[in-house]
Amino acid sequence: MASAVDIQNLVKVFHPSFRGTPVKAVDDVSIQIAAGEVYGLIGPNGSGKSTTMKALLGLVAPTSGSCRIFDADSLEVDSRQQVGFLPENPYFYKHLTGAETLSFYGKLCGLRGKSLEERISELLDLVDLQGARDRRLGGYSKGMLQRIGLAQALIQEPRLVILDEPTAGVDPVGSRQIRDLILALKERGITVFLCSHLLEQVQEVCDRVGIIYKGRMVKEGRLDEMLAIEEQTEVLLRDASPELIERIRKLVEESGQGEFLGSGKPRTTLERLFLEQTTNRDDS
Ligand SMILES: Nc1ncnc2c1ncn2[C@@H]1O[C@H](COP(=O)(O)OP(=O)(O)OP(=O)(O)O)[C@@H](O)[C@H]1O
Repeated sequence: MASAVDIQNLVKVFHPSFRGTPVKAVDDVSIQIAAGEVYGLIGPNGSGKSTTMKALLGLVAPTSGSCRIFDADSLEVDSRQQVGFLPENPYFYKHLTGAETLSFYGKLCGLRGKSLEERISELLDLVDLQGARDRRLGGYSKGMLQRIGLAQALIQEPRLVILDEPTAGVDPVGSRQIRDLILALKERGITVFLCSHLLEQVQEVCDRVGIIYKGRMVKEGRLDEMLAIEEQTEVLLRDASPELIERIRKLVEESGQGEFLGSGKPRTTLERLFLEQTTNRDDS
């Protein structure tokens, strides 16, 4: 079966209009994403993430190399039929309501009548904005705007969704909703290609990750393999007394195999702590 994404040796050089040095934004990057995978591209500002995504979408022409989506060249218009895109800073018409916005994009994709109405309703349910369907986007929060953006990207039932910083400027609760949505897309078999600065979120949703630095892919692989510390093994205990831990330490010592490296309380993350303290609290 064809890869959902096949980027081969992509190079993109931007030439300034007047005198000035050309910028090599992407330097020999190759990425393959299988259908149904969630792939995260991470890297510092200006490392070439957006340019790679734009080349894949056919929005910028490669200087060399090629980009294919489900075996169609990105420079061919047809390749975009299977793709939904949420740009880094999506622009919305503020005077339209949530439902009108989706109707507008649905019509651009050729949807009409009852099937359009059903699709809008299904998407508003999916992104949890049914209650705000008749409110103008001018009054939406940043998190709601990103979710309507995601719904817009899904309007024509794409097989591949490309998300450029989907949680930029969104608070942890909103980010978690978007994370859950990405997982819901994965469950439906939709391929997701995203880039983000929020490493913990990337870690939570992605099957594979690529790290890009100054336009070059410096590391790529399956997340579980990349993060495993091969020579260490973790044992988790509940309510272990100091005596029990001491006995385990001695046992390891006497066995003559391996080494007891230490014990301590696992840490939660600041994000989880924040969510525990701010979600579903009874403030009365
Ligand atoms: N249209 C353009 N013309 C000239 N230079 C550009 C253009 N687009 C991007 N660049 C340059 O290419 C490099 C990579 O930019 P890109 O936006 O792809 O990085 P990024 O990793 O997405 O960054 P960020 O995390 O800040 O969004 C940067 O040096 C940027 O200034």
